[in-house]
Amino acid sequence: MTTDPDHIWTCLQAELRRRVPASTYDIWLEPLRFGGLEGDLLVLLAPAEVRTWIEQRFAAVLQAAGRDLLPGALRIELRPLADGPAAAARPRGARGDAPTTPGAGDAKPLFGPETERLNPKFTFEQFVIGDANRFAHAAALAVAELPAQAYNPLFIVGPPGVGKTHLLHSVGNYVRAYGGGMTVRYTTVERFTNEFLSALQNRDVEAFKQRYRNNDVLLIDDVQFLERKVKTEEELFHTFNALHETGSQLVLTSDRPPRDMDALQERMRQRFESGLLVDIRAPDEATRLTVLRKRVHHDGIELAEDGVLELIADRVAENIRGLEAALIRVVAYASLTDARIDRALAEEVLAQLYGPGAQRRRTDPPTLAAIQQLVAGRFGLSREELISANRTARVAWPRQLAMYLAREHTSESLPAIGRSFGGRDHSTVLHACKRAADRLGSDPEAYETVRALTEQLTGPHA
Ligand SMILES: Nc1ncnc2c1ncn2[C@@H]1O[C@H](COP(=O)(O)OP(=O)(O)OP(=O)(O)O)[C@@H](O)[C@H]1O
Repeated sequence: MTTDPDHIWTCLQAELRRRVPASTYDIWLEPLRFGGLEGDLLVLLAPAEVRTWIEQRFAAVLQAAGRDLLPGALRIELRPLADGPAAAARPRGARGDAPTTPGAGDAKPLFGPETERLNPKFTFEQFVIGDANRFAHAAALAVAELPAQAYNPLFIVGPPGVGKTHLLHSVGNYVRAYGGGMTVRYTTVERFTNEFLSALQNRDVEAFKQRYRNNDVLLIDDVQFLERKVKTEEELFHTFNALHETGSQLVLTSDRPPRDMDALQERMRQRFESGLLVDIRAPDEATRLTVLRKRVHHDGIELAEDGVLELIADRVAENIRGLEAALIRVVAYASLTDARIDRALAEEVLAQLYGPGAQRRRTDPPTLAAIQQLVAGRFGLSREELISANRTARVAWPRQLAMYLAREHTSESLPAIGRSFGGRDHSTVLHACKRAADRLGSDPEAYETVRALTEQLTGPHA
């Protein structure tokens, strides 16, 4: 049994992902952090404000997943995360950012040879088509209808949470339903790696090869994690060739095109590029709204007709996973507080979730008031104090910083900025901006503060 805590935690995360819907995982379980292993007790840290909620809803699934990994041995306890929710924040969609590699000394690998299942909810019917994904959808459907005859391999590229996995599963589900007995296997590079290493340890490589090479359609998710996994890449290369020779279809997804995967061997890159590469971009507003409407209809959610969905679609623009997560949170909040789902409630939840302006579309510049509010809050001041005549360092530095951010992130003129800062003139603003810029060049802490504030103002960078 492995005793490497990191390994246990990574495996538990993978197991949890398997057991709950992706959106549930992202919202409730992803913020969990590893808190240590105390004998057979695995301590997980949960943001304080949702710890009880997670305990009530997910204790059983956590324990069951733990028991599956280490039968009879692992107990799990949730403790509050000391630093609050901010510490648990992560770039959205960083799914699989810690690919598992069983430690060489493990006597027993945690993963068996079971391949990940297809999610029955990820079908072409459920996929909302828009300008950002139309081509990818058409290519995936063509491949599903005539495997190995349209585009082979089909390589789907896009940022996190925009529907790559959904399309990949759609191909699989379609072939299983209408493919006249054609065989499909779905895996992620993470799991392919785990299974391969496990096969090596158990001297079971032949069975592993059979499993992957005897398929009409092989679907591989998250190919970006192949980089620097030399043995896995070698094995995948041979799998690829074997499948190609026998006329099987390959569909792959990645968050970047092969040409940007620097650590990939040239021969692998060429294989990936030998078919069709299609990309999915961030969804446009109409698509976002349709996704929300479809979800609301599907789940029978009742809400006010006051533009609440339009508001969510407007605010959460990065990807569809974030959009669904926002909707689920609004719904969860409404049911917890017994409130009606309307625009005002959504405003409140989104502000709590992401902070003022955090999910604002990047094309909308923040307002001067939003910048003042954000900076004041960051330094424990009120907005009135920030724009007051107070010249002490406690207030003067945040004020300079706020003016600097106002200049950087809005198109307001210097006099307009000065006016909004308690009626100061344009030369004061100019002077403040220069002081702030100078300090950023020499003070790493100040630089970090500006970086974090900027991210909040312009949205997280995917
Ligand atoms: N066009 C779409 N129509 C309906 N639902 C969508 C669409 N695109 C994405 N989704 C939904 O958004 C969620 C995230 O999508 P998915 O997991 O496929 O993203 P991804 O691009 O594979 O992300 P990652 O790179 O993080 O794996 C899923 O619940 C999926 O069903």
